[in-house]
Amino acid sequence: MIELGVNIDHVATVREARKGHEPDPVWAAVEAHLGGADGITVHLREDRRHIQDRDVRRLRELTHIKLNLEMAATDEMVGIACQLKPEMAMLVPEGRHEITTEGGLDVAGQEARLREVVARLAHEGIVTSVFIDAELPQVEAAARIGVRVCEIHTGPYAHAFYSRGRDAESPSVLAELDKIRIAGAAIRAAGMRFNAGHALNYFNVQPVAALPGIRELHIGHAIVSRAIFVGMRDAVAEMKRLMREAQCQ
Ligand SMILES: CC(=O)[C@@H](O)[C@H](O)COP(=O)(O)O
Ligand SMILES: NCC(=O)COP(=O)(O)O
Repeated sequence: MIELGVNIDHVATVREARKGHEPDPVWAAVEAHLGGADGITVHLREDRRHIQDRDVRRLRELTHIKLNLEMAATDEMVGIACQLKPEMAMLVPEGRHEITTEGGLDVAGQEARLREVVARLAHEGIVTSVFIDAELPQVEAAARIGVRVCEIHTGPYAHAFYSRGRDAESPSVLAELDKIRIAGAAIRAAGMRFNAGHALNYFNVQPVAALPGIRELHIGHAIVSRAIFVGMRDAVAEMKRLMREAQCQ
């Protein structure tokens, strides 16, 4: 059954608006867990624009749910991950001026460096994932550096979905979905786990959740946005319902 990793970065975005103490990401993680989340994702960015070091420490100490730490492949972040020991660490690209993650990690262009990072994390028992575009050379490079999980960047699919008036049947949306499907088949053929995420929401999630062999979706901004109106528990439960429904179709 497909799993849902809830990214709670933007709970911390609200808190950082006042540099205060609420809303508390730990509370959000517990509520997400009670709503049916299978894991929690946080992106500890180099610029600490939302999630803070104390957040990841408190999440590890105070919650009992699978933790996926998104991080740049820097010595600083590897050191934090090796101390924190999340169940999974996902290597993502970071740009200081980006509003959110803009593209996948260029694994093919930095294999030697990333192979070393993956080995250091694996030595600590941490499963490593890479956030990549739906491109076969990136999948092949991920397999070569020894990662166990690939998360396919669903941003282009989500963008096409909205630019074509939320029409899941439009040729450009179907073309993006097919790229994800093909990348997913290559990921599974290489013996890696096929995950996906970025800009998925209640309107565009089901075609991705229905893809053959998809294991986990990482969704954050849309769930936190819905939680403002209905609460985190119900926002997560609704997303899980949509994902399960898609897999049964
Ligand atoms: C990799 C990905 O798509 C997100 O998890 C990413 O962390 C979004 O970055 P922000 O949470 O800073 O928007
Ligand atoms: N890796 C994707 C993720 O964790 C959530 O991304 P988004 O749903 O906040 O765009």
